Amino acid sequence: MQLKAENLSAKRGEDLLFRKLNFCVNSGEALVLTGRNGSGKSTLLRVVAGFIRPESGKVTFQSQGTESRPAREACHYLGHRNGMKAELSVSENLHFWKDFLGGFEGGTGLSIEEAADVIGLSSITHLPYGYLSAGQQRRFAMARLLVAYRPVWILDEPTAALDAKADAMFSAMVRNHLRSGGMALAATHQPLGLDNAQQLEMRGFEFDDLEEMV
Ligand SMILES: Nc1ncnc2c1ncn2[C@@H]1O[C@H](COP(=O)(O)OP(=O)(O)OP(=O)(O)O)[C@@H](O)[C@H]1O
Repeated sequence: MQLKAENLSAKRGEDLLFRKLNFCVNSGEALVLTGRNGSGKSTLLRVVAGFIRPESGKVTFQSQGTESRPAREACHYLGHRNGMKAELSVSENLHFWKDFLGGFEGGTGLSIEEAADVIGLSSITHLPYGYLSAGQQRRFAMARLLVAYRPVWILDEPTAALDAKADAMFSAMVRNHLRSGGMALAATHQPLGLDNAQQLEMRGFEFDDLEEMV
């Protein structure tokens, strides 16, 4: 399996935030985006996930023996927001995502109970999501990655506001995903503890000014 970005440029407002990016992530690999606040990490992740149309270029996903397709079809996106309804129970939220996302070739999703067990919160899936602490809510947003299989995990500051134990739990989850052939693209200021991750430094709008000055 391979995720490939070719000649990728994107605008925010009137200006290009990055241009002509090329990168390739293979099965079992992670790409970590670095760069100061506002440098374009979230924007790039949202382009890969299909939420923002690129100005040029494309991102494709290919698995062995199949046609390449838009990368967004192969992605899970865990952004700053948790994507859960406060009024529904945890279990209802996760069932919604499992049914909505459906399957994807090459893997199977866990049951709600199994996923809740992985994140260490199997005893509270009956509670309304809105009752949970911020850290518990974030953990269940992570469980969403497990209930439906997608080979590519797009992670935008996934562990912000988590305690050290939850941090370690999530790193283990990502390492396990990579070991079983998945891929991850992550923007994070806290290291995820991934060995041999590729790094891509985003430079933001100011990089254009610098280029023009030299
Ligand atoms: N709709 C918009 N119109 C104009 N500029 C925007 C818009 N959305 C974002 N920006 C700008 O694009 C730049 C990149 O934002 P982005 O969220 O991708 O950065 P980031 O590297 O993820 O930052 P952080 O580390 O703070 O999360 C920022 O300067 C932001 O102000």
